[in-house]
Amino acid sequence: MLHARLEAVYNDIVRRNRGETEFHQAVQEVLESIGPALDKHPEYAEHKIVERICEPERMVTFRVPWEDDRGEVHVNRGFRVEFNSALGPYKGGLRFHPSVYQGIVKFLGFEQIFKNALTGLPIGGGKGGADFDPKGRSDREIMRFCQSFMTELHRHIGEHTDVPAGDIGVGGREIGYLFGQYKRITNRYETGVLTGKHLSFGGAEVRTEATGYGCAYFVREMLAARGESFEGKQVVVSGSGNVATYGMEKVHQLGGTVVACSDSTGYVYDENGIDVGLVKQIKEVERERISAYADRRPGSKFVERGAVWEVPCQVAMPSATQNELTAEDAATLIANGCMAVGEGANMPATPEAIQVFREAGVAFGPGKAANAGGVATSALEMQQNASRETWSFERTERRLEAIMKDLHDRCYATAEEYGVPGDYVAGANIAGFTSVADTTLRLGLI
Ligand SMILES: NC(=O)C1=CN([C@@H]2O[C@H](COP(=O)(O)OP(=O)(O)OC[C@H]3O[C@@H](n4cnc5c(N)ncnc54)[C@H](OP(=O)(O)O)[C@@H]3O)[C@@H](O)[C@H]2O)C=CC1
Ligand SMILES: O=C(O)CCC(=O)C(=O)O
Repeated sequence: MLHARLEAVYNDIVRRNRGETEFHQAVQEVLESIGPALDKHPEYAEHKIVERICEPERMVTFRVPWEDDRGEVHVNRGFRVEFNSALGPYKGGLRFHPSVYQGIVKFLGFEQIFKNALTGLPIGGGKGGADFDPKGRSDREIMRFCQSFMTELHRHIGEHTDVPAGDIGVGGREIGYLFGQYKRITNRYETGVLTGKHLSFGGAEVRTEATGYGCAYFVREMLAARGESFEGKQVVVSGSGNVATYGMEKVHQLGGTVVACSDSTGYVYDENGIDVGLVKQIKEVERERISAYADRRPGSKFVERGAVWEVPCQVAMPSATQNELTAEDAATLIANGCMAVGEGANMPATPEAIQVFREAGVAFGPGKAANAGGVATSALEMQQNASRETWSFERTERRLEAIMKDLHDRCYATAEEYGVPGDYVAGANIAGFTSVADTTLRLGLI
């Protein structure tokens, strides 16, 4: 239910951003939570803070022409949404996936504003990408695409302006090619312009692991708030990319057992616990389908096109993509004994699924809180680049762990303060929103 004042604001956003359904969904989720904050702070309405936060500061859309290995020319569309810089330079990843369009980039950029605010670090919100499908493309084709993409993007980014990183389809390899082209055309060895870099050119320890590790830490805190732990729990993770892989690794270190993970073709079930080393070999090194896991691991099986949520578990960590977990999936998880869900991905549970979890009293950590460890560690990478320091793996991981605990406690305390104890969605939305709103007020009419 939307606060009366916010209903008009939301309807206007839908009217002015036609067809951008994912963006509408992300806005609605935040607006549904922040009514009590508007009641408490009439100055937000007076200064039209919600209207200002929901309108991107700037958006660029651009042509990305590139040539494949046979010499055929292709044209893709690139995007960067610079959504909000109240708290710091725009910060957020780049997604290369055929589904990318303005509505997806805007939903991701919008989420990023509040997520970044929750980290307590000085970063604003942005996001970008292209409707390019990297699947099946050679290394040379990926390089040419990244070079063409950066040939336009470089005009808009900089360590004090806008700092992209990876997301779906953009990992260490792509960040390397993007940084190489940035350096070449600007003649600046400006390491702080991108994060997720290799250690050899300004990268930070733990950034690769950070989103998945952070999500596992967040779930550990939610479980601890209920007197529970990962010890002896069966866990199901969707996806088998960056977030899923390192989420699984940390769950195992914390005493849980991940019994299933997936990719866009189906899921693998392994009752002995997913062998994360094998997943890394198949997905990171060989860039193969997850079905290869079942071919190589005795006792496991591959379920083609199956939904990983049908596997019984006590903890679920959706870590693939938006709207991948429906109300029906939520009901199945609950019937099988699921007590906690941590969103490794951005907006993976539909609004209806979240409602089912809420009604059943499942501990539900929304993506903007549970997966904030990645961008938080990116901010630590920026800090190291600025001071020309390199921190050890242990030191960086300790910082990440402390950030995730603080973030959990802040969402928890905010939910209590606003009369909705245990509601991490409300806690995250209100805490993130009020940080940005208060700073916006201090900065005047911007
Ligand atoms: N990387 C990061 O630091 C952060 C990422 N996130 C979010 O986490 C999620 C995963 O990102 P990341 O791990 O980096 O991406 P990757 O590209 O490394 O992995 C994505 C995984 O999700 C699967 N997937 C992607 N799209 C779909 C789809 N439409 N249907 C089913 N499966 C799909 C992929 O399967 P397949 O290989 O078959 O395509 C793959 O297993 C995204 O929502 C991203 O926005 C959030 C915070 C930070
Ligand atoms: O590290 C970053 O800047 C990007 C992280 C990201 O894209 C996300 O949090 O969704």
